[in-house]
Amino acid sequence: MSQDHRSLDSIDRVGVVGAGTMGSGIAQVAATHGYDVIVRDIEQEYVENGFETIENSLGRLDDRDSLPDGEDTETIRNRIEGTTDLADLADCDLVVEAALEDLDVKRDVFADLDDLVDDEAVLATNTSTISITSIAIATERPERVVGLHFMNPVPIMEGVEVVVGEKTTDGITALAHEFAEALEKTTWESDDKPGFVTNRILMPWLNEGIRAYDEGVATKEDIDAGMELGTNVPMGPLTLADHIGLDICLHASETLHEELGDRYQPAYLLKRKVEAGELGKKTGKGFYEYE
Ligand SMILES: NC(=O)c1ccc[n+]([C@@H]2O[C@H](COP(=O)([O-])OP(=O)(O)OC[C@H]3O[C@@H](n4cnc5c(N)ncnc54)[C@H](O)[C@@H]3O)[C@@H](O)[C@H]2O)c1
Repeated sequence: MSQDHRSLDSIDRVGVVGAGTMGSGIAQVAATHGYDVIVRDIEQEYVENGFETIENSLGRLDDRDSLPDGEDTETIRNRIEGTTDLADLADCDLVVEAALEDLDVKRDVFADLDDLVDDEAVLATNTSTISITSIAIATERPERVVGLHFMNPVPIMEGVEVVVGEKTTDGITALAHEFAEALEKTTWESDDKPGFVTNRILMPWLNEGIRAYDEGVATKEDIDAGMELGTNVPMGPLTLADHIGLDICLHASETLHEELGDRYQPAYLLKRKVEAGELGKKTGKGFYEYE
């Protein structure tokens, strides 16, 4: 076994940084598969919101008999601790960072984690669009930093994109796949290029759907129907953008635009909607209205 390869068996305790949409989902799925998990957010209120999300999600899965055999909501919930102190993650074997999509925030988190955790520990980021290498250079172990890009909602979506930074070793990449598979996810791998596989292709598709609507090609319902019925995707671009959050779509598009040029320019209407505070499902209004 190469020196960089910490085996899956040596991962018992998983740290998650950020208890928002993604962090709470990652914590839940890791705990569901037997890991001891500690989740850190910056305010106790955010930690508590994360637990509320986890409890609601576990309750829904239990109602549908979708928890693994022999597991119950309370046992899973009790595997997860919350904290506002990053130092409490010191004894984690693997940490997944799911804080804000901001390079400076992520670099600070990684530099702090690098000081705290064991030299052998693996540091993963759930970033959607930021370079793994740019984050990894904030540490003295860039070879042990990898992208573990879970999809939203984490407990439901099967896929995880493993993103390989410039310095990530083969052993750590293999371990990232194994860890995701231990959570019953299916992985694919991307090089550390802007947007990886998913957002590189998804963001222009969403923006084109928004532009087609803005230019009067069809009604929003017909644009969605055309893509759903015509190409067999489960959600058309306007519905999906509302689900993701229009602010998140805009932020991702702007990052890709900066890195990849004009073909990634965000749609005007996407910018206007975000300025107007119509961010999609989470605010009750985006392209569609929600109860
Ligand atoms: N939402 C999605 O659809 C989605 C999908 C894939 C990947 N991602 C990525 O996952 C990451 C998190 O996204 P999200 O949607 O969960 O965001 P979110 O806003 O729901 O949650 C982020 C959380 O991080 C916390 N936070 C901020 N700074 C922190 C710090 N220094 N330490 C600990 N916590 C901190 C915030 O308080 C917040 O609770 C981002 O990098 C995002 O690009 C999001």
